[in-house]
Amino acid sequence: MALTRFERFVVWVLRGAGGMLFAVFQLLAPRRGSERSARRLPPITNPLLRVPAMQLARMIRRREVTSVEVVQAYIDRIQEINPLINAMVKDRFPSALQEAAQVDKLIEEETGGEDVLEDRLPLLGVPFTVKEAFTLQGMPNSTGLVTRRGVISATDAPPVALLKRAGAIPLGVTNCSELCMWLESHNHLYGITNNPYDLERIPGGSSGGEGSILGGAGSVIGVGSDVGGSIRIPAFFNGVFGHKPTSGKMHCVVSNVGQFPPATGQQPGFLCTGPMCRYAQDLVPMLRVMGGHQTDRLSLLSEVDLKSLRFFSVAHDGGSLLVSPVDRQLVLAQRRVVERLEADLGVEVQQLKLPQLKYSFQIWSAMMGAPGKDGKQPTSFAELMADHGTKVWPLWEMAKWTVGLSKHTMAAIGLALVEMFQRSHPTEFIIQQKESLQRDLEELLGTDGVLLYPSHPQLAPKHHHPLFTPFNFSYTGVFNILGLPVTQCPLGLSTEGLPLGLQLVVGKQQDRLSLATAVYLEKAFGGWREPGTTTIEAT
Ligand SMILES: CCCCCCCC/C=C\CCCCCCCC(N)=O
Repeated sequence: MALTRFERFVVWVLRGAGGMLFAVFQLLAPRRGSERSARRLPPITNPLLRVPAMQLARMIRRREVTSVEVVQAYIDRIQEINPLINAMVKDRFPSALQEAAQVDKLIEEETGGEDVLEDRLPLLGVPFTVKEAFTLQGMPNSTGLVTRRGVISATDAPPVALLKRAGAIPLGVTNCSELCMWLESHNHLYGITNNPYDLERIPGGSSGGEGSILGGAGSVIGVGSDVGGSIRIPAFFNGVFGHKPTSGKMHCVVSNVGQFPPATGQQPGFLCTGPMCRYAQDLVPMLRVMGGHQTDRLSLLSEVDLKSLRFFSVAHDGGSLLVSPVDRQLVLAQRRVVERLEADLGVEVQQLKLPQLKYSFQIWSAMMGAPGKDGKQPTSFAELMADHGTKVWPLWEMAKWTVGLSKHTMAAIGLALVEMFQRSHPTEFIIQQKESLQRDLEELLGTDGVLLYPSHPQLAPKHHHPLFTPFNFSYTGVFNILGLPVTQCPLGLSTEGLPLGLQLVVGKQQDRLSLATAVYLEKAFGGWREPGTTTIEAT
């Protein structure tokens, strides 16, 4: 049996207490809505901001536009929107403009023709942004820890270096959750990041700065990381694409080196670095650049015949007591995808239930806390908060927080507190659930299956609300533990003008299937929409 009667009772008590706390929070929360939600992102005026990255690269190579013009267009947009969204936390605009001028000079002098440049430097002259948790030479790398203020990267993380080597130009680094472990991108070093579709709402986490700047058209491609949904949740909440590649110690596609905090215990098998972008066609080229030769085994360039694929749809996690029910607009959006696939491709989408998904949170948290093959426990969250000092004391931090003296967010303190009660080894029951889910999904998906699954049970929540629904991320987290590749795909906007979306899950090393499905769904549902100016379709 999964939960004893007593455990179920504890869950209900916790939910009741959470509900009451939420009611008090709602009563006391400052009413700044009128001012903040009335403010909207200014419309896009420069058409260069609506061009996919690979197309920009082609235009730059062909001298239809200069790299300086493109980089300047993005700098102007960031300067316009960042005061509203607080997504970019440190820029390198003067250096980016200098590098763009060098690119234009190189193209001017190149005699080998366009093909030579395309082959050697596929992203030549195209700007990109990087989550601050990655090292980017000369930029801060604090991951939201006040004690890491002043840590400046001397080198580039391998995926960042590969993007630079492909000719892309970094514009700066973007905000994330404290230690990359929350749904909201908030910390006491850089403050809170807002969702470009509604400034009162969260952009998600932990790559929330990336999600927000991409959604707001302040960037076209960016680098994120994901150990529980940190690429997919912000991609979903900000209406852009994101891909968590195949993971696992044997299968890692994009290097995880050069990010803080490093993964320990079994976590290196769950953590993924991957692309985030506004246009689906940029996913494959970005992944190929970021993964280098590791992507050869994914056959990313081979043609995918969508009509020959098998599609499955799972509507929800089977009713976990800890997780919110799936929003009706998301249910409808998923249904529309099923109808469209059946009508356009002539396939039959099979509706399924996977009962083990009910234990997604327990599977994720047990495996994240499990010792590695060497028997060593992963570094505790409380130790990470102290940045390799001793440890923070969660109760003491909580007391300091109540009087405004803690350097940590409530979410980080809460996580350190919960960790104190966590078992050091997963229970037999949870291991069984995980293994049976892994078996069922691998059998089901094989080398030609695509599973449609909600990205998150709710649309982008209001700021701080995830404190009352902390387990909702398990819709994404479970796939990190299973090592399956997942593409996050936008599906238009809700009645409130918030992004709708869906996860596309495929078998290990079959990344090309979900990536190709995302390109199809972008055509069918319109992909990324400009915040504030789009027609709303959900009913
Ligand atoms: C103050 C409330 C704290 C309650 C904590 C309840 C436990 C929830 C556990 C973990 C939440 C982690 C959220 C992770 C989100 C994505 C992480 C990632 N880097 O991919």
